[in-house]
Amino acid sequence: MPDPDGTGPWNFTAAITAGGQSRRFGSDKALALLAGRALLDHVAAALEQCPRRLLVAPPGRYTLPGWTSVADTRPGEGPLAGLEAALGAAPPGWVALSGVDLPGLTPAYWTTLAGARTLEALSVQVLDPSGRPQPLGALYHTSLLPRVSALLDAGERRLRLAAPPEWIVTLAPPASGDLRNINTPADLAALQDPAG
Ligand SMILES: Nc1nc2c(ncn2[C@@H]2O[C@H](COP(=O)(O)OP(=O)(O)OP(=O)(O)O)[C@@H](O)[C@H]2O)c(=O)[nH]1
Ligand SMILES: [Mg+2]
Repeated sequence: MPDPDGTGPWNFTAAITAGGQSRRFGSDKALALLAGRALLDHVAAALEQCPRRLLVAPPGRYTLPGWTSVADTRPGEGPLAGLEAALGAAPPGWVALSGVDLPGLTPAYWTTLAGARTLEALSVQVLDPSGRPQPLGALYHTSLLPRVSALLDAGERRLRLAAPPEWIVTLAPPASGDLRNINTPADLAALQDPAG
């Protein structure tokens, strides 16, 4: 199969937004261990095949070889601000936005989302069990940057407003990924429990 740009299905930029304070977790959850590996490493491994990889975090907080460090445009203002920094640092096109706390995402999860992109779409998001689109573990187009900046300027902080609903492609949870996110030590324990 010809592959002119050499990236196959991975023709999007990876971004991990990692500037949070882990208040509910009680210590830096990016560095918490699951199966002997930091959550941040699980998240990064699923996106390692992206040609460009961005880590939006306070300078020097983490070391992730092969990932470009990007400083927050508005430190401490939340994941919507992390998305603004990522969209601003990425080349024009699509960005896969993950949190540090989604260790169940896999390469196949991301290629499934990439395969659901349309020419008109501005975001691709997976529906949770209650039918709500999940804005982390989602794809965003860089053309959303002016909208995201305007929202932030207006005081908005909800990541789920980053894309206009009519331009979000939604899909059922792919079997290839577990979207459970870790906010507390109990959430992590539930993932470690083989029955969980
Ligand atoms: N770049 C950046 N990322 C952020 C910021 N705030 C939160 N995040 C990240 O967004 C993702 C989801 O956020 P949360 O689950 O609320 O994580 P958190 O804010 O560290 O945790 P809590 O303090 O318990 O809310 C995580 O990967 C966080 O690191 C921020 O101000 N800047
Ligand atoms: Mg938070």
